[in-house]
Amino acid sequence: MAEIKVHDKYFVPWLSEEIIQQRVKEIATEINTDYAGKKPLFIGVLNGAFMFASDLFKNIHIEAEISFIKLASYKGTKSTGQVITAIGLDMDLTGRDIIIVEDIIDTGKTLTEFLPQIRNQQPASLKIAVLLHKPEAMVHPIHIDYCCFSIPNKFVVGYGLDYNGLGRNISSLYQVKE
Ligand SMILES: O=P(O)(O)OC[C@H]1O[C@H](OP(=O)(O)OP(=O)(O)O)[C@H](O)[C@@H]1O
Ligand code: HPA
Repeated sequence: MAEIKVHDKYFVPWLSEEIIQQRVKEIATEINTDYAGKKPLFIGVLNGAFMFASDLFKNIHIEAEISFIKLASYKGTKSTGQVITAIGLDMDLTGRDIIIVEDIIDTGKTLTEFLPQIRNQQPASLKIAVLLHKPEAMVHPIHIDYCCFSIPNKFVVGYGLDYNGLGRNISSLYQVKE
């Protein structure tokens, strides 16, 4: 696979569609086992998580529900440090088993700001499933329960993740070329 250009930056192939799909299935299998007999509520964080949430949820074979919220803080390749809730939660989480579904935990800022809103509603349990995690970039430490890939601290696009709005529709992942 060749490099691609998104806006002004070049990106090189990083994780293939096959590798991603295989790993998403493994994580779904773990969740199916851990939540057997329960009815978890998955909460996907838009926009970036739409593709991961969809593929993960297709591989969940126990009873489960899904809903979405929309949070945003990135402009270009940098966090603005301000997390905006563009679409909020419209469900009662009291006593529910919640699984937050994120495409990426980078600095940890987004979830650090959002998780108290969930905890306030007193769910029975709260876990986090994430496609990508950048351990070196983590400023606000967050415990991740289900992580598909730990990756280097480089900007990535594809599989739902964007650079200034573009690149989300690529079914594999690309890493910025330096
Ligand atoms: O751990 P952090 O440094 O906070 O970064 C992670 C967040 O950044 C991305 O969202 P973004 O603000 O780009 O919005 P988007 O999902 O609409 O692309 C991603 O979807 C996470 O929500
Ligand atoms: O590496 C990234 N790529 C796209 N969006 C992001 N949001 C946080 N980190 C990233």
